[in-house]
Amino acid sequence: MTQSITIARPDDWHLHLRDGAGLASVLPHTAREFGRAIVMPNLKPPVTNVTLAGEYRDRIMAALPAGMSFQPLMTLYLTDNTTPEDIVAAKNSGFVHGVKLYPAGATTNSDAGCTNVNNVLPAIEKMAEVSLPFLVHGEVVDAEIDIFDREAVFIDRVMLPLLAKFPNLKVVFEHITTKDAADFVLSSADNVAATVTAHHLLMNRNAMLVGGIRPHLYCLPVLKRELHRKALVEAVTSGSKKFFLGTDSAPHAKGAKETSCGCAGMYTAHAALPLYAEVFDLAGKLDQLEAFASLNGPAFYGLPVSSEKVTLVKESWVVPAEYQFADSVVVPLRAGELVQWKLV
Ligand SMILES: NC(=O)N[C@@H](CC(=O)O)C(=O)O
Ligand SMILES: [Zn+2]
Ligand SMILES: [Zn+2]
Repeated sequence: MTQSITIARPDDWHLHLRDGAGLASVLPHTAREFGRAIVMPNLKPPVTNVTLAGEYRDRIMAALPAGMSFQPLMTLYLTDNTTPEDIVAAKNSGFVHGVKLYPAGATTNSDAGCTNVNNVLPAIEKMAEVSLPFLVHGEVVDAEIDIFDREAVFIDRVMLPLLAKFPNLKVVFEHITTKDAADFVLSSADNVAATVTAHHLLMNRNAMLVGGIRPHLYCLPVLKRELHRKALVEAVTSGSKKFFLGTDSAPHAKGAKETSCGCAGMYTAHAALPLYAEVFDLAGKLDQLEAFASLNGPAFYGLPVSSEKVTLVKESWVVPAEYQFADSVVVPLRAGELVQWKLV
């Protein structure tokens, strides 16, 4: 008999939907699986205030195909100029659910990001006061720090001092990739949580670099050693409520990846839940998938768990070589290869 699992409809707590025709291309993949998603604000120009967030939300809803249900949870992009008033307006909007830190220069479309969190302490203090989660791309950008160490160094240089200043600040350490970050989150108070991608649970850096360089497996934070991947799998399957699903699905046109200086980001929305099911299945912990995918995130964000259900079956399928992405194509994770689970 085919193995299957039914869980409450999950949410994606870290997603890049882009804008315009690209948004229309990728949104159905997410809305098919997830009831809600935290939509990242790193557009060009970035979503820096509640007016822009409201307009972006309207464009997302307009791009949603008839008959699909999906709720975008909007975020603000923190800059050196974000004010406490911006934070209050975001909280009062009811549709902004977090504020995102992109250390300037750390990742795709982070140029407008924060050059030093100490420049925006009044805004961060206000987030703690009104209980608006601070969503953090946790990597330092200093040229002298090795790219494989940037997340671990961020904990000491930014996370710890910030939490010492604001012990009640709700922090989501986004897309964690190291044992250091998993241990840090586990040892922190309940107001500190983390998202984990499917790709960092499934692959280590060999996947990207052995036998040829694979630009579609390049993302930030970059894939790490096997010991880190194992620590992440242990963390998400441990029963801790501090870890929840965040795909970081980040589409880029094929040509922007297959070039001499390729963009960071993997596209995983086409098979997100099945990829996570593979991880939990391989670990012998399918019984923990629902907490990670559908329960822990809503609990942290103070939102209700979905009353809908989704079912996955263990039935392999071949991922297409590419999907339409605006006037180009995006190469999805596992292009031309098998995924072991399937959404019914
Ligand atoms: N993860 C990535 O490699 N890229 C993301 C940005 C981000 O989440 O850092 C993107 O927007 O392309
Ligand atoms: Zn990031
Ligand atoms: Zn991201």
